[in-house]
Amino acid sequence: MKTIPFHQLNEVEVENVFGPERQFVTSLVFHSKYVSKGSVFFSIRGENEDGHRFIEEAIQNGAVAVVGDNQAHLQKLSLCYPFCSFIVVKDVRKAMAFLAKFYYNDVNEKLKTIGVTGTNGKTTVSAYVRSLLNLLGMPTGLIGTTGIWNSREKMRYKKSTPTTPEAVDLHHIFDEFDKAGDTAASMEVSSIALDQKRVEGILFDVAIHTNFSEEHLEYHHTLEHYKACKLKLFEQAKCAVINIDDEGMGEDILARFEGPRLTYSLHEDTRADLTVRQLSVAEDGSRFYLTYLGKEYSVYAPVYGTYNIANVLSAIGTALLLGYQMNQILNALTHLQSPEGRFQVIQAPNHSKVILDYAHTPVALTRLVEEVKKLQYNRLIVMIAGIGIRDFKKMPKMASIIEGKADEIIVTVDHPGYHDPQLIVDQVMSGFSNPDSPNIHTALTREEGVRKALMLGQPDDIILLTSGCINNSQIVKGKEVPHSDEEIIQEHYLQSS
Ligand SMILES: CC(=O)N[C@H]1[C@@H](OP(=O)(O)OP(=O)(O)OC[C@H]2O[C@@H](n3ccc(=O)[nH]c3=O)[C@H](O)[C@@H]2O)O[C@H](CO)[C@@H](O)[C@@H]1O[C@H](C)C(=O)N[C@@H](C)C(=O)N[C@H](CCC(=O)O)C(=O)O
Ligand SMILES: Nc1ncnc2c1ncn2[C@@H]1O[C@H](COP(=O)(O)OP(=O)(O)OP(=O)(O)O)[C@@H](O)[C@H]1O
Repeated sequence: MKTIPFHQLNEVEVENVFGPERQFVTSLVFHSKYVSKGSVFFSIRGENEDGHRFIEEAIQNGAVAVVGDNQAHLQKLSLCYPFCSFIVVKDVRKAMAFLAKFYYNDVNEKLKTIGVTGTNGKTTVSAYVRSLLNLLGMPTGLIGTTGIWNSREKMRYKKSTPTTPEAVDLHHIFDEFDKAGDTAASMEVSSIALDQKRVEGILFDVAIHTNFSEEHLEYHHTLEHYKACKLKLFEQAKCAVINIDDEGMGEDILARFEGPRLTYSLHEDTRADLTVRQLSVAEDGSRFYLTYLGKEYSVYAPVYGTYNIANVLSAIGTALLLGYQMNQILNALTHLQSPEGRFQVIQAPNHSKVILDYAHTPVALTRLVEEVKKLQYNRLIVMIAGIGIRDFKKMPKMASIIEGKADEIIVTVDHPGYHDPQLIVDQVMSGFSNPDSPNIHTALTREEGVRKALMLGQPDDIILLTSGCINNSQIVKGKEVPHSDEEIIQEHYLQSS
């Protein structure tokens, strides 16, 4: 609860206020249905709706202030609702970010903030950073695809938020972290969030770049726009950790970022600050020699997969930039915790092994399969999925990547949204050179796909279930339908035992 003097907030860039110049406010809300007594309602123009259409509903629900960009409309409404403040701004999303920051007393500045961007690895890196900083004694929360976690546990925040929450939620979460005694926040910063100014006004202590490849064209339309959005993160960061092996964006950041920075590379003969020699990746963890400032260190990390070593390097770089010593960091690293659903191994009672991995881009799937093929197994069974709420063009690519690399392939659907699941499966299938192969199976729901994959599994097989769930649910016709691969797996083996 706080009094907001709208005109006095420079960064909100107020153009006009109709009605009271200040209000006693109880919450900040961008959906009319969630407005309660004392809320500020932000009317955002979205993909499907114009938030200005819902102002009167918001006022009926108790809004005391409305922020919008349609001056004529707000002025007209102010005549009907003189007790309500109507704030005209140029950019509603930007205003929302700065009002949220003000409302929560700039709590983000009390925390060390670490923002992770990149096409693949955001969830993994942000979870590694949280785990590593916690082990080093800096209580750190996490915000991302796997939910909201304070330094101790998963929090019951809203039922679901996007990977990078809207600004009003984000600052609320920072406030919750602060109240829980946390002093740092590690978070995924998606390109869409940067475009929609969800993190505007935050100066990150460290910004991390993992890699850049084609993704989210359903939103950005061009790769240039996707990259330009990601680059914005480095305009609002004190320090940066940069993957110079990444040809997609590494050089672009290096050319622009002038603050303290650390670069990393998985190769030894590079100009990176952190380089790797003699990497040996095994199921019980990875070992390698790490060079930093002319010194070589022997490293063990309990993670699997070459790409995860790149992710570990970015967490090490972050801890160094936050002032920790290499020896402290490497000690802590031996207890590093990985996020759920990223190379999550489940040993099945019939001696097959189920691996859950969120790989859902062509690059992630390629790297993942390369790593899985290094393991010992009898047959490899892989389930891939077309994602209805993402770019349809990448679906055939997922098929061509997996063709010839697995003994059995199941093609299914994730988050069909408003699309016909058969259409999605057909899109994926069009990428196979031999779609009629008896080893390629289809399933019109993820649940059916998981069951088919498990049925095919025999002792010593690996069953690799890729792509996956957001918030343990599937998005079907605009609704979240509960779904858990793990529950289906447990049920399957209970029934078959
Ligand atoms: C595609 C996209 O950008 N969607 C965002 C957008 O929704 P929208 O354009 O569909 O909104 P809309 O339905 O047109 O409504 C416009 C406005 O009217 C309001 N409204 C609507 C109906 C109503 O009855 N009352 C009301 O007030 C809505 O709250 C909204 O503010 O505006 C909403 C409100 O600001 C966002 O929450 C929503 O993000 C949704 C949750 C989302 O899933 N976005 C995805 C694309 C996303 O951000 N993904 C990234 C990617 C992560 C990754 O890399 O994996 C992420 O950070 O999660
Ligand atoms: N550094 C990396 N390079 C390439 N692939 C990676 C890397 N890190 C993880 N992956 C692969 O990408 C998958 C998704 O990883 P992660 O969830 O960490 O990425 P993300 O960027 O958060 O994706 P999303 O935002 O869509 O959740 C992993 O399960 C793994 O297969």
